[in-house]
Amino acid sequence: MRRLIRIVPPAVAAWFLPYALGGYAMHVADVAIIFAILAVGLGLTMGVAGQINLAQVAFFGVGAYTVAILTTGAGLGFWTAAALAVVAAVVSGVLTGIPALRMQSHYLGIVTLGLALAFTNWVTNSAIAGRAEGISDLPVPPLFGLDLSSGYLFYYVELVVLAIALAFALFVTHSPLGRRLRAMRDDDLAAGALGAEIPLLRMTAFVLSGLYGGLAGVLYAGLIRFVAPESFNIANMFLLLAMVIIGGRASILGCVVGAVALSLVREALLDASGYAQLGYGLVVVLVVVFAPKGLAGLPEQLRSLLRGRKGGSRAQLGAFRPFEPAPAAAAGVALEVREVTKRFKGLVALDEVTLSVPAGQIRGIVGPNGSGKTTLFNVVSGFYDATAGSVLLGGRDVTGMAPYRLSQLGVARTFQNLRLFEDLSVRENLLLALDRTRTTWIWRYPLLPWKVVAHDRALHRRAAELIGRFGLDEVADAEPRSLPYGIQRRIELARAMAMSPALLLLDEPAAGLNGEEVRRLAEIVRSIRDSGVTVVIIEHNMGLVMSLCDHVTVLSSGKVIADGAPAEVAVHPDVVAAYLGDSMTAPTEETAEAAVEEASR
Ligand SMILES: Nc1ncnc2c1ncn2[C@@H]1O[C@H](COP(=O)(O)OP(=O)(O)OP(=O)(O)O)[C@@H](O)[C@H]1O
Repeated sequence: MRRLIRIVPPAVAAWFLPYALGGYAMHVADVAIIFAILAVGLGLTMGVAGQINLAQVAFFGVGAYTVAILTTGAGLGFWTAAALAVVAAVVSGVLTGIPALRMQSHYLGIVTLGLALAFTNWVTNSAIAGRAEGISDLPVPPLFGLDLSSGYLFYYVELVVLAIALAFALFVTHSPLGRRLRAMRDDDLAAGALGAEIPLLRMTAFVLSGLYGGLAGVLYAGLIRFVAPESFNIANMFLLLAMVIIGGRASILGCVVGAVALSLVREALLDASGYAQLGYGLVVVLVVVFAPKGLAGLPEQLRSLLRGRKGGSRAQLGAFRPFEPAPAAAAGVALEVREVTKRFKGLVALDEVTLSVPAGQIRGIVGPNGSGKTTLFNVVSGFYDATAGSVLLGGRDVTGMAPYRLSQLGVARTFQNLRLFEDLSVRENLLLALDRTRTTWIWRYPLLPWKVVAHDRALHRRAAELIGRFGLDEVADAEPRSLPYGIQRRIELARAMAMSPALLLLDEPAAGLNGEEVRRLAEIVRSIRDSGVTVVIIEHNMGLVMSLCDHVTVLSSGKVIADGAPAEVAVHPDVVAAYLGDSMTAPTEETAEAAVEEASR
């Protein structure tokens, strides 16, 4: 009902707008809608997926020029040419996306800017594109006998396309795909570790960009019926960027508002166009500094300012509800690391490390700072390629596999410096990890959207269950950054378990926790192990290691120096020697005995 109230008034206003406008104003509205569609495409790529794309104006041009060339040169009908134009723009999106597989941020910006310039250069110099004069006399699009040469009637065609484009963009943003795109934007490494296929997601972002650019190009060709290089130049790309940044790049509706607002400002400044670029630049800088989420983010910014004045979060963790124990003890070897060496230029971080973790065990990995523990996790979870040696999961060689492949094979991990997605709520962090579908599943978005909705509902039900189990009800809809450290650690653990892993790698899960929180952590990890998951844990808290782990491996300078039961390892002379001079507390016979006693209780 609330959604309807939000949608109906603007839709009715948009429908009746032509009755209030004169001929020229109607034309301005028609152009504003085209920019709105372009801005939505750019918002999806840059705002939602975080891919810097300065070639959107080129996709727009590919759409418009393809229609122009195919209708005037090849004699095709308008709508056939339009369909081919959208395909051509999507193909341009795919080609532009290829560099994004290798580079990101400003490098990607430079490459896409180069491609956009190459496009304008090409149309300016190519005979088929009419050189600098462009192509004129495009046919009027035929539509059930309506006269679409009238800006008034064409407005309704545009409005329908905008409504569909907007609905699809909102659907994508609020679906599992949108969550993955946003997670990739926030932290592509952590998203990869949760199973997001980063290369495919980056490509998807550029395909969407091409699609929206192509649609806008077709409408432009139908409206103006004339194409020339200056409509697709870099000045227009910057205008488009300003629309998205001012409106709010991560908000699709914000992009539409930004596009409409700047289209109007552009008209108002037509006589002072020399200063207009300067004005846009200034406003963009102000927005980036004072309202990084643009106009769309202002209400939230004000709310959080008020909340900030009232004091920080006092959220409390609820009790953890243990997992159902596995019916039978796990068998076989869960993880085998065979003679793994990892070199960073001259530094040998791992030196022929060999270890074998039986299924259903809690294995501790300890060692002084810099001994290679995290590097070992990074190799096992696919973040680093081993220089030599191999890694086997349940007997299968997985050496060199990408993190998302390993995640699909049942490896989940947490990070030493928490890597929660800060712009996603706690619930969304869990939903992301619960979604085990492959990215190739996305063909369902345009073809079977109701299946996507049903899938998302099922994910929400499972997320609610997990939130309850980990005692996160009170913080479920908060952003992780607003929460105390202890809660964030619990969320990361819940997120890792949302992946239903077979092997869980915990990198210093007790760092920053107080005594009571460490005790609760031990309880949770034991329950995880009892549910049939193999756990490997890097930890500096020796009390926890001794009481929790079934078996401990000690690393020093990248080598395994001891491997055995906690009490044996603690008194191993090499271990004692390795810890001498290290800032952390070495295990002692007393801590070992006390811990073994506690474990047996
Ligand atoms: N990406 C990298 N590039 C260069 N050197 C690295 C890289 N990652 C780790 N190292 C080096 O490898 C060695 C092992 O580091 P690692 O982080 O694995 O140790 P650690 O045992 O986890 O230490 P800590 O207990 O402090 O977390 C260190 O000397 C570190 O500087």
